[in-house]
Amino acid sequence: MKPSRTPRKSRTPHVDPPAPFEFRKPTPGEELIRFDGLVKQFGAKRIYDGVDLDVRAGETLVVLGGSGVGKSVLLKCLIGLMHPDGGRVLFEGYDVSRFSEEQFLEVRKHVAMVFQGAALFDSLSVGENVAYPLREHFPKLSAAEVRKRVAEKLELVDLPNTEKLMPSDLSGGMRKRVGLARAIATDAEVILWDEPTTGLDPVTTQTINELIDSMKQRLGATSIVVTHDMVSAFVLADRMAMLANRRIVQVGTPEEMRRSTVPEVRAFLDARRLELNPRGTP
Ligand SMILES: Nc1ncnc2c1ncn2[C@@H]1O[C@H](COP(=O)(O)OP(=O)(O)OP(=O)(O)O)[C@@H](O)[C@H]1O
Repeated sequence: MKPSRTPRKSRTPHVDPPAPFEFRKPTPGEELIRFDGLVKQFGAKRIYDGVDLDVRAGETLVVLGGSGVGKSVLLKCLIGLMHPDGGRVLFEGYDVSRFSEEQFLEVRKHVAMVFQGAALFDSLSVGENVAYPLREHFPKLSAAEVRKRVAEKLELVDLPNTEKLMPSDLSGGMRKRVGLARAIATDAEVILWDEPTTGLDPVTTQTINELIDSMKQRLGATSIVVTHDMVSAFVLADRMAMLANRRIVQVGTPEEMRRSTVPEVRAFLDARRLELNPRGTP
């Protein structure tokens, strides 16, 4: 089935007329992505019961929530690694929940995902790993251009001149950074970060946070970040969304979330207060 395109900002997209997916650079602040009444179930276990959330172009949106509430599944529904059982996922007005695998290939040129584990190909060198999405999505790029872009991205994640190393030569933190370099290789407009700093030391965490922020500042990228790391969450977020009890219970700025009286948000943040304010100062 062909996708339908609807005007941006429309809350009620129509099904006709069908149109091929065509990415148009959005204006910062404009609605770019909308999860609309999303329903998702695994067997008898329902994880979403009408999840509504919008993401604006150029913002960093952090998704909070306890373990297993469905934060990662949300990201996967956007790039077609999973499919909702109900509701819609709108990307630039296109209902991608109706897309075929072939149509998702086009979406993935513009939406990159940094997976929780580094998910590197162990049989490929670092350079080949980072080059992989470039070759996949831009087969016409010359070998010299690919080499240049790979070197540029490895430099960005503080791993210059590591092209020839194999993943087995790398520490966990280095593998993660190669995964990041690979995800940003195509200069995708939207980056999905699934636990980008989990398990990393404080210095590497800061490097990754700076990288996420530089994607926004330098490239105008839109980021959705799923994290348990509350310090990073409050540093990075323009807005935060809390997923609990199968729905989004609040969306707001970090300040609004800090002052939230929504019980699920309060309970979640209070449980992490020590992490946010380890010395207990007011
Ligand atoms: N392929 C799958 N098959 C069955 N159940 C799944 C599958 N993927 C996810 N789930 C279930 O869906 C729920 C949400 O998973 P998800 O990975 O999105 O959680 P999360 O909020 O990202 O959790 P965490 O913070 O622990 O990573 C979990 O209960 C998980 O067990």
